[in-house]
Parts: sequence; structure tokens; C-alpha cells
Amino acid sequence: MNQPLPPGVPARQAALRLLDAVLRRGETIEQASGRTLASIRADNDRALARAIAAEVLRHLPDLDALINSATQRALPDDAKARFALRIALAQMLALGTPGHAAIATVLPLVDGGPRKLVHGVFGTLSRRGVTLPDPPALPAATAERWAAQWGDDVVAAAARAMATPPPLDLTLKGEDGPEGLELLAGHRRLPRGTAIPDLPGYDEGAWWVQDIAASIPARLLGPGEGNAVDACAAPGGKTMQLAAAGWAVTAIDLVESRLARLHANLERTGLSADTVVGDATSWRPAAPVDAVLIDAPCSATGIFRRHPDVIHRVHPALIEQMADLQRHLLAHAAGWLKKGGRMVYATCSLERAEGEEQVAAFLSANRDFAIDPVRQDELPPGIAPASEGWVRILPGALEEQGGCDGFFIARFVRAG
Ligand SMILES: C[S@@+](CC[C@H](N)C(=O)[O-])C[C@H]1O[C@@H](n2cnc3c(N)ncnc32)[C@H](O)[C@@H]1O
Repeated sequence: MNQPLPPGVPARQAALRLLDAVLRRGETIEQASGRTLASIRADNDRALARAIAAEVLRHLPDLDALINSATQRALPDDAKARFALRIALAQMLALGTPGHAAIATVLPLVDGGPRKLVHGVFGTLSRRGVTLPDPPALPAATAERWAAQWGDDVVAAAARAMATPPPLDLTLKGEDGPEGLELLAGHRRLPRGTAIPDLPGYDEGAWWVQDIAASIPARLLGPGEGNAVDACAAPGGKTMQLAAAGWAVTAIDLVESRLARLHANLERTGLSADTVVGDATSWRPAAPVDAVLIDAPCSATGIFRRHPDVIHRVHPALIEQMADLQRHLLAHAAGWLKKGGRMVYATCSLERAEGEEQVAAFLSANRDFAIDPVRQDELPPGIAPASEGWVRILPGALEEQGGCDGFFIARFVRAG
């Protein structure tokens, strides 16, 4: 019979499985969590496993540099000893776990293997009193890609953002909500770590959690004046905004389990929408509609603060694959729109291929569509529309107020 693992070890084992899924198999933490954390009973152990994995991913280049400085021959990237050391060091240096507890809970991960090596390297680094640099280094490939697109200042801002966990942004269903900073009407910003279910209005569904940048696309369709299709809708932050603004919404998503979350969100907030499990690259409405929102699936590199896995697993081939899907979505969903109707295209990506280049190609292939320029009064102070009329939100935006996600948003009008 297997001996039960010492307390604290299952959470570290799960963190190792999560990191393996992200770094070796290119999965998102969200995708990997279901399978990887299924065997962990306690909620706080699951939360700890995710927190450890996230801190390793935030600091990976710096953790690896420390490990390399204490080994005579570099450990392979995928060596179990390297994973174990990353986990032990991230706990001690980023999460404040005492060194003896950090290493004691990690050594069982390398039982029957390089235990001595892991213990030795950890001991050497502890005695040196090492710390992690602030801000953390970004992976070289990501830093180079962003520097080529946006310049070194944006890369430096991204590194600062990586070190600063985001505040809590709420989108209000109506006018009332908890007290907080109001960057736009119907928005509240609260300090990071605010306990969500304790806030007034949660049970009544008076608001939902959504980054200020993510709330801009649906706002740009304005008050509901007819029917709108939300082409990539789940879990429903933007569907709820459209419904609350008075649109008769049809919400489509390819993934049934994600639409279930949208249903739960609609139920909590008392809002309504027709929902369709379907592929927006082939679905069609019965008749042309007044508004279309495409919050397209993307590389998600703009949400690296919340999902630090993206800076490690997103690579040019994946960006091109997402851009290809977006191309199809835009080309097809544009056909749903009435003449004179408006369409918003958005991605939470920091890649031009999923934003500026996508829109330029769409406009040159669809002469009946034009950019409907976004006005400054539709945006929070501190975020300005680009001269082309679209909105590009980069790391560094709203930095003094706690930052926001990276986004690209364009609004089109179809010629009448
Ligand atoms: C960026 S997320 C949408 C977030 C959502 N708009 C919100 O505000 O909560 C993109 C969504 O597109 C869905 N999706 C991916 N491919 C799709 C397709 N071909 N047709 C419809 N939905 C798709 C994904 O399942 C995912 O839920």
C-alpha cells in the first residue's frame, strides 16, 4: 500500500504537473488545472499549487539564472531537478515560505532521483542569500518580439506589470456598485485581494468581475438599439454588458462547458440572452442584425499579468494560427450585419498580427466596411484612440492606477 504523502507535498506535486503541462506541452494553466488538480481534495491546496506555478512562471528566467549559477553543468530545461528547484525557490523568494519548509516539501518530488543535487543547489543559493530581481526578466523570445513591435519602453512596462498583481475591476449592471475608483461610468476598481463574495451586490448580481480594458469593446456598441450577436461569448462578460445596455443578444460559443458558465452568469445577474453552441465561422442569423461583437479567441498575450503562462507558451506559429482563425471569424461574421450596422472586433493580444494587421487586411478586402473612429470620451482618461481610429492598449497604460490588460479594439460601420 502506498504511504500517504507528507502534508504540503501533494500541492507541490500538483504545481510540478501544472508547470510540466505549460512548459513542455504548451497548455494553458486553465486547461491543465482540471486534470492536474483533480486528485487534490482541499481547496487551499489547489490554490497553493496554482499560486506556486504562477510565481514560477512570473520569475522563470530569473529562477533559472540562479539555478545555473549554482550548478557546474547546466541542468536540462526539462530535468525534474530543475522543476523541483524552481518550485522550492519560487516559494522561498516570491511567496515567503521559510527555506526549510520550501525544500522539505519539494524533496519528495525527486525521491529515488537527484535528491542530493536539489538539496545541495538549494542550500548553496540559500546561504548566498539570493533574491529575485524586481521587476522580473521576461523570457528573451517574448521580450524580443514585443520590443520589435512596440519598443523597449513597452517591454520595460510589461516587466513592471508582471511584478504587480492586478487590482479588482468590476463592471456594473446598472449604476450602483461597491465604492471604488471609477475609471469609466459603470466601472469600479478595488484593491487587489478584495474578497469577491463579501462585496455588496454580489448575491444580487449587481456587477461582475472584468478588467477595465475588457469592458471597452461592448461599450463601443452603445445603448441597445435592436439585436446584437456576440460571436465568441463565453463566459459572458461582454454578453452581460450588451444585455444590460438593452440589446437583444444572441450569444454564440463553440465550447458548451464555457457556455454553461455564461448561463450561470446570466442567472446570477438576472440578465437574458439567447445562446447557441456553435461555430461562428459557419453559423448564420435568420436575418441581418444591428450589431456584431467579435471578442475573438487569440494568443491572449495581453493578459500576461493574470495568466503568466502566455509569455512562455505563445510562439509565432501559434500567433499565426490564431490570426488565421480571426481572419475567418471576421470575414464570416461581417456578413451578419445590416447595412449601417456596427461591428466591434477585439482581442486581448499584444501582437499586431491579431490586431492592426488583421483589421487592415479586412478593410482592404471589404470595401463596404469602414472604421468608425473611437472617441476619447468613450475611453478612460489615460487611454487614447490611435490616429487610425482604433484602440491599442499596451503595458504601461493606466500604470499609476494599477494598470490594465493589453487589448486591441476596432469598431466598424457597414456602408448604408
Ligand atoms: C476571448 S474568449 C471570449 C470572452 C467573452 N467574450 C467574455 O467577455 O467573457 C473567446 C471565446 O471564443 C470561443 N471560440 C473559439 N472559437 C470559436 C468559434 N469558431 N466560434 C465561436 N466561438 C469560438 C472560445 O470558446 C472562447 O470562449
